Amino acid sequence: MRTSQKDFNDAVSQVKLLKEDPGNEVKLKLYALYKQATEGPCNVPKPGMLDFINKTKWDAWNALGSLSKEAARQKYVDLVSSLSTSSKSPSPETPAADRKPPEGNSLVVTSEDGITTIRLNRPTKKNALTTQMYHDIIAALQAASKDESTITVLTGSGDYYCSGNDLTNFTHLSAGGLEEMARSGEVLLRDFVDCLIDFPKPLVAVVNGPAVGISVTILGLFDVVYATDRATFHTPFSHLGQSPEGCSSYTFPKIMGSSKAAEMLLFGKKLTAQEACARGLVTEVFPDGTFQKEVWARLKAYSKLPPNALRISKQIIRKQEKEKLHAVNAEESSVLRERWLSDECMNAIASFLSRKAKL
Ligand SMILES: CCCCC/C=C/CC(=O)SCCNC(=O)CCNC(=O)[C@H](O)C(C)(C)COP(=O)(O)OP(=O)(O)OC[C@H]1O[C@@H](n2cnc3c(N)ncnc32)[C@H](O)[C@@H]1OP(=O)(O)O
Repeated sequence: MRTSQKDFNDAVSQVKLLKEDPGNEVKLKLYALYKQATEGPCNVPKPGMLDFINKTKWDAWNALGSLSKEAARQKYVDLVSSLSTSSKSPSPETPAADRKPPEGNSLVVTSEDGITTIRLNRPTKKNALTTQMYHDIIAALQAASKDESTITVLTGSGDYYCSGNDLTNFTHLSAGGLEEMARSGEVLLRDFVDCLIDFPKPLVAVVNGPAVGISVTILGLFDVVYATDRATFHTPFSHLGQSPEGCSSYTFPKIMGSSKAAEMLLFGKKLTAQEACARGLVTEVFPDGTFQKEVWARLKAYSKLPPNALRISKQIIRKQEKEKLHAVNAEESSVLRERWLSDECMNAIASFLSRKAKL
């Protein structure tokens, strides 16, 4: 049966009334079919590589090739009809376990029992680090270095510890364009890592789930790393056309030996918590069921130790390395700035974003 113009127009109106967001992939299909149905095959110029969202839309439309307007209309109507059916009988109430946890402040800082805790709090984004969060963590570390607490902890909310740099940071271009974004990224990265290098009190990572990218590399700058046995450690820099940061080009070979470090930093080998512990990146692994209880009990006991003794001991341990670490950080940040401007990096980020382009 042929699809009439009216069926098509009705389907277009129906999309606007859908009760549930059909997700980016479906919206991309709808967009492409709509364009094909109304304008025919894509013959407009391809948007620039940095115009991620429009490029994704263009790719989807262009992929329909020479599909006729009539066939595109039919496919559009069929797709909308399948969506309307699946959203017609929603369950009266979403079970609590399926509801997304509310997202408030992306960083939550608390101080209790001699411990200042900096908690990454974007669970629905796997605690990916936005530009603002780097600034906020710097501010939180600076405050913690001067507060009454003995120990400072970094941890995450939800099932992830942290999924690394938020890849959408790359889409927030200012008037200075990509060059300016890379320049300010270099400065922010260097300041962020410098702050960890100089942090004067015991710094503990409570790794409550998988860790990716920069959240892994900076672990070499922590004094102690406790991980749940659910955690994994992944540095997919080559896959992203990027290069190591967080002083990992220096700390990882030192911690685990050069070939094991290369396996992680060059080839992006993902480690289990046990493997990371065997390589010396993690101090101790705990069963997930008792992780929080055991770790916090341990930290509370440590926080009763004399704070000045801890500071002075940390200073002696870190002193030998500080200059070297700052130099490594400056070089890694500068190399990364170049990487961010490379086609390899841009393509990798465009590919991540194309799976989530908002229409
Ligand atoms: C000052 C600048 C300093 C820069 C320093 C540079 C650092 C380098 C790095 O950190 S490199 C590492 C970058 N991170 C990644 O490549 C991870 C990308 N994310 C993933 O691969 C996956 O999301 C996952 C494996 C972490 C989790 O997969 P899963 O299937 O379990 O969950 P979703 O993919 O559905 O994720 C849920 C939503 O969270 C969004 N998200 C997750 N990670 C990131 C991220 N790093 N950046 C941006 N967004 C992220 C994901 O897109 C989902 O969002 P949606 O619900 O809106 O679709």
